[in-house]
Amino acid sequence: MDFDRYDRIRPIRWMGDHLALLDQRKLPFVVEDVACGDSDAVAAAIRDLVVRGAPAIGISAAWGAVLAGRGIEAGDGADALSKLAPALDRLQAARPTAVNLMWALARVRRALRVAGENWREVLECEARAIEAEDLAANRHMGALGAALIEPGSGVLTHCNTGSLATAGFGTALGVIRAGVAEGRIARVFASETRPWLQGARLTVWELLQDGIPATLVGDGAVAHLIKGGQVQWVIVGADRICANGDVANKIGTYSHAIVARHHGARLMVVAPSSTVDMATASGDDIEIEMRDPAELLSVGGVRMVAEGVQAWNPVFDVTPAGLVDAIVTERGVVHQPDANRMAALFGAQAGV
Ligand SMILES: CSC[C@@H](O)[C@@H](O)C(=O)COP(=O)(O)O
Repeated sequence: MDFDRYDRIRPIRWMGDHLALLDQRKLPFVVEDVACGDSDAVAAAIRDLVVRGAPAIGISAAWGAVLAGRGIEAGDGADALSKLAPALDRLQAARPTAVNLMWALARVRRALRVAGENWREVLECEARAIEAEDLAANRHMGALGAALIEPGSGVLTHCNTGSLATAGFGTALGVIRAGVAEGRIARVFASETRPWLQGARLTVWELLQDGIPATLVGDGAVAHLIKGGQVQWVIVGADRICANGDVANKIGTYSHAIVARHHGARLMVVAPSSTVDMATASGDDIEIEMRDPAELLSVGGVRMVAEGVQAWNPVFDVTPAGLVDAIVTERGVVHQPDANRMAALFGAQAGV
């Protein structure tokens, strides 16, 4: 796998005194960083979608904790943890659905609890490790997921799960990159992902950077596309995978999953184990983020809808495990997931 060709974008860069985040609100036409100098700036960047995608927000929060540590004096890790608690809580509250955020901050807290005087280095090592492990997981999942795809297949992905959403390479988009590189994938479709257009603005841009031909489809065109037989696999990421295999992901994933099952296409969910939350029994227990109705009422900042209407804007949905054909993680693949098969791979993994 030629990672120099297929893994060039880095949305999160630690600069020693601040965190540089590629501003995903402005892509694809403006490629510009937001410089975060303290942990509240990182929390705001997560909330406002400067950085987004489950693994990327977890990694950013870990670096946010490092920045918070710059602002305090503490004798050891436990002392630092008590002083950092409010800042860590604010980072954690930035978005509710992606468990990677809670998972990364739980790791930070655990590391601090046992750290001595060198707690600042411990904190930085932890952030670096969370980022490096994510990149390694993505590259491994790329190979595992691509192996499931028969040569000549068409694939459809939703939202953005690429380098922009992770430490690099991507989850579902990593599988697509690997599948294209191995000659297994003949056609790539990306659904636009209303209202924030992660598919249209971000996924298409990433694929173009790699020279991978892609076709954009409207979210409402997906049933018609799949019915026509051009898609063998729908490949998506996840924000949280429950103990029973239910998957929370970008709004619209559930309807893609129903359509795929109805027409005989298969659904692959690709996510690192940091997205698996064995402490949450089923999708009914997941908090689904509701965002500002203004995101639905406007396109590119231009109001499209008459004044006076209400809008309902949940930004994630839950796909029941029964509609999922494979969950690909760096630990291995769970086929036809259910509670027993999830437990066999993840045991009672603490989640958060
Ligand atoms: C590897 S990213 C996986 C998911 O986080 C992704 O599919 C998604 O739903 C992102 O939502 P977003 O609201 O853009 O953060």
